Amino acid sequence: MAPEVPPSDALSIAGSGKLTPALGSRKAYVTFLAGTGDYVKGVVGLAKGLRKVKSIYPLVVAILPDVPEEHREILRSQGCIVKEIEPVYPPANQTQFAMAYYVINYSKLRIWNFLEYSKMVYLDGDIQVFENIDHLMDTPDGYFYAVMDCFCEKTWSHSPQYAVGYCQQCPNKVTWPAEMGAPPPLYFNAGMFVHEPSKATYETLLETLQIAPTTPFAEQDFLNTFFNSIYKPIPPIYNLVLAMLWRHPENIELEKAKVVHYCAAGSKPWRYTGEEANMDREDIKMLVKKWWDIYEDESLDYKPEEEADESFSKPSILASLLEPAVSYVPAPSAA
Ligand SMILES: O=c1ccn([C@@H]2O[C@H](COP(=O)(O)OP(=O)(O)O)[C@@H](O)[C@H]2O)c(=O)[nH]1
Ligand SMILES: OC[C@H]1O[C@H](O[C@@H]2[C@@H](O)[C@H](O)[C@@H](O)[C@H](O)[C@@H]2O)[C@H](O)[C@@H](O)[C@H]1O
Ligand SMILES: [Mn+2]
Repeated sequence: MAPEVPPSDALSIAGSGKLTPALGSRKAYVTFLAGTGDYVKGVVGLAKGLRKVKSIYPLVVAILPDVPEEHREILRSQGCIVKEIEPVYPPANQTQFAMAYYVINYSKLRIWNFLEYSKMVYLDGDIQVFENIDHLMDTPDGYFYAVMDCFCEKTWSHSPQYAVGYCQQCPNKVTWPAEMGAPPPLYFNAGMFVHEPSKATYETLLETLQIAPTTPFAEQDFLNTFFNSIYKPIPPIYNLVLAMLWRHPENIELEKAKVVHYCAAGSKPWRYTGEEANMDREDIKMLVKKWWDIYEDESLDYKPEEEADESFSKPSILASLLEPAVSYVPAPSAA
């Protein structure tokens, strides 16, 4: 079993919560898009998936300048809020990033400067949301919520964990050698996290980046170090890193996964061929089809007229404006 994840009371919010409409709420989902390639399909799929689960929050897309106007228009036509950001580069370095393109992922740091929002859930463009996770927007402030990663894939072959066969997902299977000091601190996958934009945090992030060593998992390593003291692990149902299916099946209940992260090599649905390792698994084929079913579902396309009507006439929203706070079923506890 995974190490005892401290019960994240954040996810078992008692009935004090209320259904707060997105109208004017300073909360949103945010993703990141760079380049002229096909990740735009991932973002369109994410936008449609959030609509399918009836999220009440918008999807902001932080785009680098190289994203073509045609792709920007596609995103706007799907109801996304498109915000161009300047790239963020790490200091000059000789680092062998686990994937060469990871260097662009430092630009994710710009989302801490989206000060019109007080709370955001970041989702990679290769993520799909299959069940509503809006309750994450109501987690107590002051923590960095994310799901623990796995160290078993070859992408970790540079690391001491991989060298000794240690993984935080099963810390008792191969225990951390005492002669190597304390085991590594809990480490999250940076494809999904809950964060609070703040000028102070943003400026400290950028300043710290310029003096921090660059490492193979680029901004993911950097964010893990930066937020280590307030990192609060949340259950894998909020970011199913696909490798968990074959590396730690004992920690996964696939049917309960609310969020699936297509990060394993060969698993990006819009590029899927089934040829890479593990890509011929029945669960992978099922998850790729689930992604395509949403992507190709025209009923999930953004319809401004319908959304405008809905947002003002939706009984639940009007009710919450007119009636005392409606408590909602607490999210499943982390335990
Ligand atoms: O060419 C690219 C590469 C990455 N990304 C964005 O950066 C995120 C992180 O990259 P990726 O998901 O490929 O990393 P992984 O989670 O697979 O390691 C992607 O999900 C996209 O949102 C992008 O827009 N264009
Ligand atoms: O730039 C570094 C990236 O690092 C992470 O991806 C990795 C990581 O999860 C490894 O543990 C897996 O082995 C690997 O497959 C996967 O690609 C994030 O998903 C991504 O958003 C981004 O931060
Ligand atoms: Mn990803």
